[in-house]
Amino acid sequence: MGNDELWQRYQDWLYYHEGLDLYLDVSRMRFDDALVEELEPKFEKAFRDMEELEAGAIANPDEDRMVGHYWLRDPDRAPAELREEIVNTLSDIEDFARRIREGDITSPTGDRFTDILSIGIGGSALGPEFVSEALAADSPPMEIHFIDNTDPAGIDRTLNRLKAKDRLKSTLVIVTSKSGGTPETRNGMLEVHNFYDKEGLPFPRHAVAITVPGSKMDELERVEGWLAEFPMFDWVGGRTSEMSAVGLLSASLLGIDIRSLLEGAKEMDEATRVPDVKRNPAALLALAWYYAGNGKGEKDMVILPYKDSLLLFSRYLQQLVMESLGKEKDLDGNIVHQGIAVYGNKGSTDQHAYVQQLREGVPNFFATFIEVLEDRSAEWFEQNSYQLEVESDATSGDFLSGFLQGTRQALYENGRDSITITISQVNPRTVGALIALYERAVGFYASLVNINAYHQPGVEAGKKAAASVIDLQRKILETLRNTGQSDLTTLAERADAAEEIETVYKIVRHLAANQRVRLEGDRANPSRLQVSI
Ligand SMILES: O=P(O)(O)OC[C@H]1O[C@](O)(CO)[C@@H](O)[C@@H]1O
Repeated sequence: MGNDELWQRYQDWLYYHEGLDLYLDVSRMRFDDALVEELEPKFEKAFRDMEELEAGAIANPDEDRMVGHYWLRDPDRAPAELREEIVNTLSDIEDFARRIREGDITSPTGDRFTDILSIGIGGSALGPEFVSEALAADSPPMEIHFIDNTDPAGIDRTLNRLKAKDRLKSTLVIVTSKSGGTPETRNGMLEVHNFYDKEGLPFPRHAVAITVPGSKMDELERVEGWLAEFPMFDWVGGRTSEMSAVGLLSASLLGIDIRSLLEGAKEMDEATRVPDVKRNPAALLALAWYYAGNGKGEKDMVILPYKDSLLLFSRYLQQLVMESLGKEKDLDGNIVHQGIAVYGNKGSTDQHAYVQQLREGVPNFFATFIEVLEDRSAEWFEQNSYQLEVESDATSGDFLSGFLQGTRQALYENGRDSITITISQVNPRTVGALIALYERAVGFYASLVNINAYHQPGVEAGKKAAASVIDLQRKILETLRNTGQSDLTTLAERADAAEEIETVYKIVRHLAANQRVRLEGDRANPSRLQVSI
């Protein structure tokens, strides 16, 4: 296609939202009118599905749940019985955050809380991590740290860094788990609790819980008398919970304007209710994704924000897209192995990592550029008038923009598709809008390919498998205590795990590395190893 045709295609398919000052350009996705026509009936169903979802239908049939993340930013759309709790939770969050920031609520030593330690995983971490990286000021009212894994060394490093700065006594610990039982989060909470106990600091007076009422963590919070608790709702999925207490509490504590975040999301929601593909940005994204992967995820989604502060958007989208769309069965029970793989970090940095392969290598992807027009913050321009020219008539921001345009063009010329989303600046409204845009696009795409976007059965399988390894480990240790030293094969037999001898070997090797058992013999011949406690 020549430049004139491309310019015409750009204009024909350009979506512009005036209120949000947001552009969506799908012109470099080479779908044709025939596909748009073919998908028309599927989109009509997708629009109907979405309307029913927002009206309170059981849109997550596998878990018999409603899907209500859109209600978080527009409570009037929620079923009447839910509205009050949504509104009250938001004002409770704002009130608590204000009292913490103003020193009305202090730590047990009377110190103002200076730091937030957020313990959570998946949707209970990725949203807060993305939003704090994107929106926290250069010198925010509080510093935030994350424990989002059950890695003892990672937990120790975070705690030791806080201790080294004498900040433990002024740290607010937010433990977030919708289910209240996720092992990684439970482990992180117990490790931090233990560390505080050893430091002689009363953990409960530092701790805040965000969980579904009645969960194990809710029970613990009540028994131990934690500082506060905020509810999670069962009709909000983890990967769509940024606009609930999961994301709003830490954002508010960081001084981020959460009302703008919600407003941006609400404004995008209104835009993505329009039942017309060409006038609906989320439908345009779903169309582009369907075209790129032939409705089967045949191409990966590479997320390339040309803005440092949006670095974690791709990690956030990995869960939102892949945990929603990566499903073995469709809604009719057919085996479909659906999904779209997501990766990326930021431009232009990634041009010095993997863009070489994008430009010339295996064409198994489509790129999504995120362009931010303003090179620096509004505050910067209030204090500065002159930007450094790194070359005549060129600033570093011009180079960033040039790299985006150049990479988009270089990819297109070599037959690689891309989408470009353009916003004026990274602020709570535009971040809220981006989150809402992708939440809706995932929902539309799921309808197009007839899957449930709102459950995660595969993760349960992993959780069960992990639990069985831990159970086997207990049997191994009990066996060793009762029978003393034994070779690996005999140990496996005595632990009724002869069929899982490799797992037994992996367990004892890990235990030995952590001084829990002794392993003697030739490591290259594991079956003859002698194991003892
Ligand atoms: O908030 P919870 O219940 O601890 O779950 C954490 C994460 O684990 C999952 O349930 C499975 O990955 C996610 O959907 C969720 O965000």
